[in-house]
Amino acid sequence: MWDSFSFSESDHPRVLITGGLGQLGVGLAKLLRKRFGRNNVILSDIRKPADNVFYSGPFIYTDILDYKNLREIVVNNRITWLFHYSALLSAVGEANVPLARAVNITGLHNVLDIAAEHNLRLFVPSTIGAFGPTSPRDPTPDLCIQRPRTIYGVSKVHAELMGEYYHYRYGLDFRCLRYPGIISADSQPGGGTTDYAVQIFHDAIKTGKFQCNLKPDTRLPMMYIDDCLKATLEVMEAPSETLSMRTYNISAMSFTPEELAQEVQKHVPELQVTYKVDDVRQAIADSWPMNFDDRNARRDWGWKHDYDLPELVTTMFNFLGEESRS
Ligand SMILES: NC(=O)C1=CN([C@@H]2O[C@H](COP(=O)(O)OP(=O)(O)OC[C@H]3O[C@@H](n4cnc5c(N)ncnc54)[C@H](O)[C@@H]3O)[C@@H](O)[C@H]2O)C=CC1
Ligand SMILES: CC(=O)[C@H](N)C(=O)O
Repeated sequence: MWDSFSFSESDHPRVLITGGLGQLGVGLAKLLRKRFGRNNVILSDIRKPADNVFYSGPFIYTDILDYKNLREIVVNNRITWLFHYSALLSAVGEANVPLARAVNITGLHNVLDIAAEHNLRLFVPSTIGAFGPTSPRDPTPDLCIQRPRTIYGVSKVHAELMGEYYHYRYGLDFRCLRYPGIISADSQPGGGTTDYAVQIFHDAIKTGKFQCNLKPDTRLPMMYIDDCLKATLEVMEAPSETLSMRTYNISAMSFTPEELAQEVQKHVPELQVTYKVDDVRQAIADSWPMNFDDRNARRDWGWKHDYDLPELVTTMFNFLGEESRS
């Protein structure tokens, strides 16, 4: 099918993205296709893609819980790099623990075994949610106590440890970044604790009213999607010998709902913000890092963010404003 790539494209990695139809996967595919060629990057998920996604490059059905199906896709498409994005996020994970355990833990086992068997370079994202109430929260370093209290966090600590174990035991080229809450304009978050920081922009434009499900002073690390995807590509391209670790924190900014609302009100002064706390999300947020220490990423492979809070808010309104005018 999409094996008819051009000669120059054959020098590039052959990429598979699992769980690619969520908040982050489509943007990642776009970035990787620009770099490695359209046909060298296969987006996959268990959901049906929108027309614009389907026609923008190769898409294939892949259920990470189906080991044989996943292995067949890796073999038939001669995959060399795998970005494993499938997951249930923190809030939806608490609402369906058995499914989160299956997707986030059993699914990861399938991915690890196939990656090790076929000598893939494997990226698995972790999260600020891999820390818990007994971790130092301000700031949170790469190496410290990790006792998360969500199935999401537990599964991500498991992924970090299993990936590192496969690296040291079997030589798997495993790379992992702990993402903050990611903010994007053209894709919706999939059921996390940081989702409010995306919703506020849509509500500010549509209704001028926003009801926040976290307390006004809840401080969490956040990042604009372009920085997140840039870091992901950079760590995958970094020479192996520059990586003193296999799991890194990355950071860009940290803010509270109140601080975000104030910045948003510079663009939409009439925005009214009210607070109706969701107890599950609040308890999760209260156990997560407030500030993230990413000095090791900056030192080892030159990580540097481009977007701070004012830049993020301006970029979001530029994008959403253009969209609502078109
Ligand atoms: N968006 C964020 O703020 C952050 C995301 N991350 C991580 O980045 C990765 C991508 O996140 P998002 O795109 O936001 O997630 P998302 O929840 O928006 O998308 C996850 C995708 O996984 C797919 N999926 C579920 N079960 C599957 C299965 N059995 N087989 C294949 N695919 C399946 C879903 O259909 C969905 O499209 C996740 O691993 C997440 O933990 C980490 C920290 C922050
Ligand atoms: C920070 C994350 O991992 C995610 N956005 C969530 O809130 O669950």
